[in-house]
Amino acid sequence: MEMQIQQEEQKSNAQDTILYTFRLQDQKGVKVDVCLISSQGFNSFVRFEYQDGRSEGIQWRDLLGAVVQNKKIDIISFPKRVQKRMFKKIENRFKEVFPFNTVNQAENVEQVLPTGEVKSIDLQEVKYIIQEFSQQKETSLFINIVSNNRVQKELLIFVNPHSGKGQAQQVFNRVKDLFEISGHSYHVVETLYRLHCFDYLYEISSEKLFSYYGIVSVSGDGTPHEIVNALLLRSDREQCLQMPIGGIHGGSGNALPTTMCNISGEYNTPECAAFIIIKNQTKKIDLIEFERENIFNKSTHPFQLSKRLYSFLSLSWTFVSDLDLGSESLRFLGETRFEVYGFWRLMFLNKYAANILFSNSSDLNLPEINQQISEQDLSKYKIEKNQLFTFFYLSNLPWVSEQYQSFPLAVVDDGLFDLIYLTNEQSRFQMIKTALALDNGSFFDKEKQTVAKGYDLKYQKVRSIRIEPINPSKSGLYSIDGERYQAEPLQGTVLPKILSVFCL
Ligand SMILES: Nc1ncnc2c1ncn2[C@@H]1O[C@H](COP(=O)(O)OP(=O)(O)OP(=O)(O)O)[C@@H](O)[C@H]1O
Repeated sequence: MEMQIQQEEQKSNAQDTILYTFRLQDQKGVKVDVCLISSQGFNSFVRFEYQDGRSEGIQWRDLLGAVVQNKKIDIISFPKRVQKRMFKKIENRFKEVFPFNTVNQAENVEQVLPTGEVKSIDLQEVKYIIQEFSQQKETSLFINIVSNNRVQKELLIFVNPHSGKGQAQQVFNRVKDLFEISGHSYHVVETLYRLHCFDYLYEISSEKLFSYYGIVSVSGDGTPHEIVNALLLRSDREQCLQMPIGGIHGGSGNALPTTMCNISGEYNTPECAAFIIIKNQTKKIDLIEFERENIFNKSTHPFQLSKRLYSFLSLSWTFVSDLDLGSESLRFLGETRFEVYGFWRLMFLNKYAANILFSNSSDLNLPEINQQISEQDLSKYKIEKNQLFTFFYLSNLPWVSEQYQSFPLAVVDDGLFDLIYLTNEQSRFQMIKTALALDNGSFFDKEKQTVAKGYDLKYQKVRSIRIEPINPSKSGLYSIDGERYQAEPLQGTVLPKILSVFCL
């Protein structure tokens, strides 16, 4: 009996609430009620109820927006589809258009109120409400926005023509109408030189910056690296950290959009990355704050003068940074450059001597980089003293590039970065085996959350780390978020859940 009551209760909770109903006419002249519906669990959708008895619907998640032209309104959904073209299978989101006219070619649309009364409403208003509806997950929020404050959502979008194979502008052209359909306006800045994106965001007034709703980069990972650093080095950084950032695949690595697509359960495409941004849902992820001992003192640039440096993605050194940065001249090959150059690098392996210490404890705080760590604290760190490193990789994101899920155990908001490394103590065979498993991180046992059997890889979750190359001038380069930095004494502490990113 109790069970039956519970079931009844669940049933009534699951009832749909019709929020808005507009009366339109389809292409054949059949009247249709377009109902914006919220069901339990904020799972909204649009239902088309035709007067000839048919009905169909669009899930909230798939609803893109609406376009109005000459008393006609197209309601557009953007569902996931798998298309077969020749021998290729294409997995992406594709637009589906539901075209409607106003009833009797009227200027306005009929809104059917819950009481059954009919109210006249402007077509542009209908478009606006559908666009808002496509973005608001919570019904209460949706109702507020429709009735009260209308904030124009303008995005600041950086397009880096230098990224990857130089295709970022073409990629942006592929997705820009998605922003328009969903009611987002945008201001595009094409980056003209190295660090242009940093300069733009570092110098812009607070008033102008916060007039934007979020910041997007159509690029690789170097441009979001500049975005993050510019925002965190500004005096108004606390407010900056409220601004979500998003990436769309325009470079060769694209770890940021790849990770966000995967976490959001989307296909890994520029269309899906843009779709995530359009949906206006956000998540806070970790960053690492590095402190450098030496700054690039010949420069007057604020970024190169800063002792603080922020990373959302990774720091690689030894084999991995050699691979990432040494293969720059093969950029025209796209992502294949890593495979081609990797084989060559494995044959001529660099080994760099360093002292490294790290900890996953949140109770330990590193002193300034040029200061000694107290004896008492030192004993609490894991230390690798005077070791020859052949492989060293620290990452926050599971996907370090589009094809490489090298850190399947990394969690973007656990307050920890994942560190893997090998020293001279491990055999060259182990080194090759590890390098060959970088694409899918199969050196990890995902179930046991440890290093897989047969691998001699060192793995630690890290909250703070100090790296001291013994001979910095002969220690190659660090690749931080894919950007080159001289390998020099450096220490970092994770800032948990601090960066807002677009994510479903
Ligand atoms: N017009 C430009 N000319 C030269 N360099 C530029 C220009 N615009 C931006 N840059 C620089 O391009 C560098 C690389 O950018 P980005 O990381 O976005 O692309 P990528 O290196 O191809 O991608 P990935 O990091 O994913 O491999 C950044 O350091 C940025 O400062």
